[in-house]
Amino acid sequence: MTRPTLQDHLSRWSQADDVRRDVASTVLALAGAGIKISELLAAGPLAGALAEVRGHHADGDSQKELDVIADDLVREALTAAPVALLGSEEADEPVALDPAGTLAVAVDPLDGSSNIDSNMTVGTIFSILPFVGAEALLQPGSAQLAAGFLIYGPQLALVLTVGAGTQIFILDRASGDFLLAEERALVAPETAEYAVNGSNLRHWDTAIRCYVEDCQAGADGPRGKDFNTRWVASMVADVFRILVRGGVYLYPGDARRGYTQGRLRLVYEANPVAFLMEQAQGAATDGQRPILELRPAHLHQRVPLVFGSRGEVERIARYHIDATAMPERSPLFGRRGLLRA
Ligand SMILES: O=P(O)(O)OC[C@H]1O[C@](O)(COP(=O)(O)O)[C@@H](O)[C@@H]1O
Ligand SMILES: [Mg+2]
Ligand SMILES: [Mg+2]
Repeated sequence: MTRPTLQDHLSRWSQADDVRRDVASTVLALAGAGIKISELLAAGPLAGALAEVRGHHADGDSQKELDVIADDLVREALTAAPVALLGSEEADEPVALDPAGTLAVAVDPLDGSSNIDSNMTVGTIFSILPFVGAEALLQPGSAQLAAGFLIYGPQLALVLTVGAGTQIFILDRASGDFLLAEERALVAPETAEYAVNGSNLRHWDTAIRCYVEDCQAGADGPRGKDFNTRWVASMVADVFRILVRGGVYLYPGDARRGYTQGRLRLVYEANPVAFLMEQAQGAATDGQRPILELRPAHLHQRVPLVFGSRGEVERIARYHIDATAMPERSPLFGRRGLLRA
């Protein structure tokens, strides 16, 4: 079976449409940067001290050597694309590129960079928006023209949406082409698998704590079924798994200093993932509101994030309305609480 290349797929989609052609060439530029980043990751320490901390962002997150290199590679690739404005996790302010460009791009050049030295999967996330002036990166996610990520795992894959479903391409190292592996990725509507950093339990609000406790109670608890936990600490890897076999990912706000709005960034993490999820029939919210409807106030804004299997994302929204009033829980402390008392 011959599989279409990324280039063929995009050129068919973009025929006779200038905006689409610009989106297509931008995606191809990002894919090219991804190949270079994956080569560095594959060499690991042989390519230098990639995991060494180089500095810190304004809000305290550390910046590793490979975060900076990946950012440079993405920016370099996009200088040859019709991109007027680039916003990156690694730069405080957006940078202007081609003044004649029609697009604005937001990137997380390296997602999951705490994992670099553990030889685990990381990725590059991107969001492509129309360039509508200096505030172009602050449009709500519903304005995205395309979004996706490159994931550097055993396979180098590109997960992409241009608003016509979610596709997965895999790099064929023999030809150097990304080949279509999955034309229409679909997130299973229901699941018994959740991803959350459980070490933060004591900092969560009631809704999230009740939700996770109910999952952990398994077949003996209010959910009446056993759940499985997965947490890679690289969101791209959790997204990929959820696309393949369903699940739900949560990074809620919590009571730690600097975490009231969670950890993830709206413009270059939550928005692209939400677009991919919605296009795969999953869902993404800030706990209650659809991510794609939120209007960012600034480039590095954080947002509580819940995404994955639609039924489970909707259930978590109901826990936010009143966790103790979930049908399966009794009014005060929940059925399990009363039974234990
Ligand atoms: O360190 P924690 O709390 O487990 O958080 C991990 C989460 O933070 C992130 O690493 C944030 O992304 P960056 O690595 O780009 O900062 C996600 O990929 C991941 O899901
Ligand atoms: Mg990230
Ligand atoms: Mg990052």
